[in-house]
Amino acid sequence: MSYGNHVQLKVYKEQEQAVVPVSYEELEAAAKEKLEASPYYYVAASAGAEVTAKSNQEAFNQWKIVPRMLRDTTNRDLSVELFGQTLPYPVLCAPVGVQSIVHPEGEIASARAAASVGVPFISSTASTHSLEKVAAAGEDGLKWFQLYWSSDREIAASMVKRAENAGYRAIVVTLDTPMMGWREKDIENAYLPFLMGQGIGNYLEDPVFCSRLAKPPQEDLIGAVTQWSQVFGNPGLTWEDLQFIRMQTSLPILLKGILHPEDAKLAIEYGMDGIIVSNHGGRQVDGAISAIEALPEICEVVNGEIPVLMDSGIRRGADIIKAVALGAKAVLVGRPYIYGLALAGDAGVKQVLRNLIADLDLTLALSGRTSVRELDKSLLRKM
Ligand SMILES: Cc1cc2nc3c(=O)[nH]c(=O)nc-3n(C[C@H](O)[C@H](O)[C@H](O)COP(=O)(O)O)c2cc1C
Ligand SMILES: O=C(O)C(=O)c1ccccc1
Repeated sequence: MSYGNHVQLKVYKEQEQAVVPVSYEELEAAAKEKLEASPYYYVAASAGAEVTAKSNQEAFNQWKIVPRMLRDTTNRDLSVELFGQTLPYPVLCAPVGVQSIVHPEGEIASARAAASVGVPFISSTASTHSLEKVAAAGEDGLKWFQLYWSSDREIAASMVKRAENAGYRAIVVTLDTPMMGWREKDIENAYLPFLMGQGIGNYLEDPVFCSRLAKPPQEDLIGAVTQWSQVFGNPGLTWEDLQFIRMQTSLPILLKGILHPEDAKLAIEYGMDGIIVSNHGGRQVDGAISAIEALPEICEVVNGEIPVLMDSGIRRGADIIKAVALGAKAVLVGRPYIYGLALAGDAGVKQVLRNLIADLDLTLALSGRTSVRELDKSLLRKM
């Protein structure tokens, strides 16, 4: 029996204990059914008319896979090298804050599930649980830390130091969210999780953040939340400021939220180690270019100098194949694993990730390829 059939059998077997739907659309519908409206829409909705969010998925359809035949795909290798580490698959869990709004265990469950599948977990600054607890839950799995660069740079420095001490292996600096985008559903629902003290747990355990408070958070949560809202974002940042973060750590630094090729060039110029092409899942600038449309031009200017990753709209194996063929080293997944978490905690996250990886593996083989490293534009036609 070929390896392909073996993968299929395993997936079919797992369905006997299915805890989440297999299709992304049904997964989202099931999460909608289960969650209260406000947290559901906080996750699912995007900025403005959601044109960018929709095009993140639709733009993948402009690219068609043209499979090759008779190429012995018995043995396949999905692994990729990044910053001296081998990832078993070109897939990471995107940083997602406030995960306790969908499940009490939040990031703890997600990090545990990701580690068990071999998928690196990127922990958000805005996590419900402290970055130390998330790191412990992720056990020996690979972890990166995502930094929201506070307007108080000593807080940013403290977060980076804590992450380094807790065993995170890279810092992802998110650039596209110095403030929240125009998210109509959240405005209608008057819902911002962190304003209710949800999701600032990681800040509340930061010694520098706490030193800025007049009273300890246990005595004055409102005061802590007010302070958080003042320091969360920093619209004043410029390229020159990146030097400050560089001086805090020897870990690789990636910039997340790059969409313009000129910014990709600047990232290299300013000594960054990687970039993540992303429009934040359409949650920030409605009308922005979709991530998969932005990717080829960016990979062209980067020309292999630093790794380019991408996120926003990855839903199935074929999406990953297309992103990698267009030059991404790996992709990040956001909402799919959050819906898995909402429905079934760590078991849900695990199943969503395993399904995605099995789909990737089968689609690779059926396209006539044996390694994600051999994927290039020759696999695709633009229609
Ligand atoms: C509920 C939610 C919270 C998010 N929180 C963060 C965050 O704290 N930091 C960050 O860099 N990106 C955050 N993102 C963006 C994701 O990292 C990622 O860019 C996006 O979800 C990818 O798109 P996808 O959901 O279509 O896969 C968040 C996304 C969602 C849906
Ligand atoms: O909602 C988001 O997209 C996001 O990035 C975020 C920012 C701060 C706290 C929680 C999530």
